[in-house]
Amino acid sequence: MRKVAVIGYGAMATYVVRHLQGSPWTPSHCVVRKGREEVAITALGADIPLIYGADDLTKLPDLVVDCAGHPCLLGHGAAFLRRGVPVLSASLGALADQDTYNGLQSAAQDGQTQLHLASGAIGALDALSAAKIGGLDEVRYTGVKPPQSWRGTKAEAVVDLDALNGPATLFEGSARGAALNYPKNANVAAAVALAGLGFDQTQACLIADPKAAGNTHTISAKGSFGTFEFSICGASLPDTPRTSALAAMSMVDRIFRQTAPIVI
Ligand SMILES: NC(=O)C1=CN([C@@H]2O[C@H](COP(=O)(O)OP(=O)(O)OC[C@H]3O[C@@H](n4cnc5c(N)ncnc54)[C@H](OP(=O)(O)O)[C@@H]3O)[C@@H](O)[C@H]2O)C=CC1
Ligand SMILES: O=C([O-])CC(=O)C(=O)O
Repeated sequence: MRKVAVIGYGAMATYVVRHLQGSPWTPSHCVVRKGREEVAITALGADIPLIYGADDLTKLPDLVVDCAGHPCLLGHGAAFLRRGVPVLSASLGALADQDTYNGLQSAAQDGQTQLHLASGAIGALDALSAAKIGGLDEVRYTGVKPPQSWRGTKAEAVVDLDALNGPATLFEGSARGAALNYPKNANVAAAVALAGLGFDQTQACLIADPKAAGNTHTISAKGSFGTFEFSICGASLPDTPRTSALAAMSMVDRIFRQTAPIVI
């Protein structure tokens, strides 16, 4: 069995751990915050040993899966990378901060390993990344979520989420601005930027819409390859309206791809 350590014990981590059953991967440890041990045990069960960071381990896992917020990727993620353990993360927006980007890049180089970034709640990143080779002229990302997905974010200072009766633009600008201002809601903007034209050249628009049935993500791209538009309306994880189920599924898929004999 391959061992995978999980950082975090929220909606995505719970989904990932549940879906490892019957696979070649077994959860070896969960990285928790001090004082949150009971919460982690309630979420993931008592069988997964809890640790507070990479330094607690002498025998390292084969992979670390980061299902926590942005600060954890630079903190815990970089520590595992430096020790030579590959890390898979959904917190792509963390890389919008140039110091974080540089820190993770040098940690992976020091450990001679890789930081893998999950596609998360969006698709078509393969097409975008391939199109970059021939030259991209324009990439635009639009994210639409219902008002409850924007609670507890800067959106509350932009609009009255309870009073919306139509779509409201919360942010319009670069993907870097979107990812830095909305760390829990614009990882997809960061994914589009990283696959395509980069954080500063990728345009992003974030919208709250009371009529939105799920989380809709759209990419429009133009380049020497031609043009494409990709749009997905993702259902949320149960009890976590801001997180699309596909984001958690993409983490599990990426874990399984590490050991698959034929990989797409
Ligand atoms: N790429 C994509 O499409 C998407 C990416 N994401 C990313 O995935 C992350 C996880 O999403 P989700 O599961 O829905 O979020 P949750 O808020 O449900 O879970 C986050 C978890 O991380 C834990 N955590 C926070 N700080 C630490 C720490 N220092 N050490 C260990 N654990 C910590 C939290 O614990 P505690 O309760 O103690 O705070 C919580 O268990 C998001 O933060 C986001 O960055 C999410 C959705 C889509
Ligand atoms: O889950 C989603 O729909 C996307 C999301 O939160 C993000 O981009 O951070």
